[in-house]
Amino acid sequence: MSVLDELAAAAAERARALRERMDPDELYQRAVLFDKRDFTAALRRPGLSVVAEVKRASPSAGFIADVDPAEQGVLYESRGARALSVLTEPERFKGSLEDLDAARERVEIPVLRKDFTVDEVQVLETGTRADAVLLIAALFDKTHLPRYVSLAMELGLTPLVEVHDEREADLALACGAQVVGVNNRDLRDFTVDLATTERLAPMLEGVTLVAESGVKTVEDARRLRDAGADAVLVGEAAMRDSALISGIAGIE
Ligand SMILES: O=P(O)(O)OC[C@@H](O)[C@@H](O)c1c[nH]c2ccccc12
Repeated sequence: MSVLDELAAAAAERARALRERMDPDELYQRAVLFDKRDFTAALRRPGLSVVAEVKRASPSAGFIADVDPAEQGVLYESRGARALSVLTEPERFKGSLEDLDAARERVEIPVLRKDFTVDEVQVLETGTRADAVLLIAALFDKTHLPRYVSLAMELGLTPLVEVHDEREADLALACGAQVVGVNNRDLRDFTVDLATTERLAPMLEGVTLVAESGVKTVEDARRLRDAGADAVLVGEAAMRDSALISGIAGIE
C-alpha cells in the first residue's frame, strides 16, 4: 500500500468513528452556524499571498519541529501570512484538531484544515471549526468530488481542491472549484518539481491558484508567482525559519 493509500484508509477509519460519536445532522447545523473568515478574499488581495503551514512532521521530511501551533500561527501572521494551514492528521504529520482550534483562536487570518478528507462527515466536522477544507483530487473519483465541493460551499467553507496533473485539474474545474492548489509534490513518491505549477497554471487561469509544496526560497516563490500563482503554500521551510514568510510577503 502506498503512503497515500495508507493515510486515506486511516482517515476513513477515523471518519467511521466520528459517525458513531456524532450525529451528522447536528454537525451540519453547527457547521452552517460557525462564523467563517473569507479564505478566498484573503488570497485574492493584490500581490503574492502566503499560506503558511503548521506541520510538525511529514512522511517525506520526518520530524520537522515540535512547535506550539498557536505561537507558530501568531508568528506567521506577524510575518505577513494571509492565511494559515494546519495539519490535523495525527499519525504521519503529528497534528490534531486541537492544534487547529488553538491556532485559529489566536490569529485573525483564515485557517485551512489540512487533512485527508475521504468522507462527507469530515467536511461537516471541518465546517464547525475552520474556514477552508482541503480536498485532494487523487482521493476521489469523478462522481464524488463534485458532491464534496458543493457540500463545503453550502456550509460557507472554502474548498481548496488539490491537483497534481492535467486530469485532476480538469476535474477540479468541472466541479466549479474556485480555489485550486497545484501540489508540486507527487504524493505517491514525494518527488518535488516546481515545474508542475508552470505546466498546469495555463489551464487554471480563471481560478485562484495556490502553488503548494517545495518552496524553500524567495526565488522559488517568485518563480511560482511568474507562472501565475496567486498564492504559495509553504510548510517545512517556514517551520524551520519563519523569516521566509516575510521575504515572500515582500515580493513586489
Ligand atoms: O512543506 P512544504 O514542501 O512547503 O509543503 C507544504 C504543503 O504544500 C504540504 O504540506 C502538502 C500539500 N498537500 C498536502 C496534502 C496533505 C498533507 C500535506 C500536504
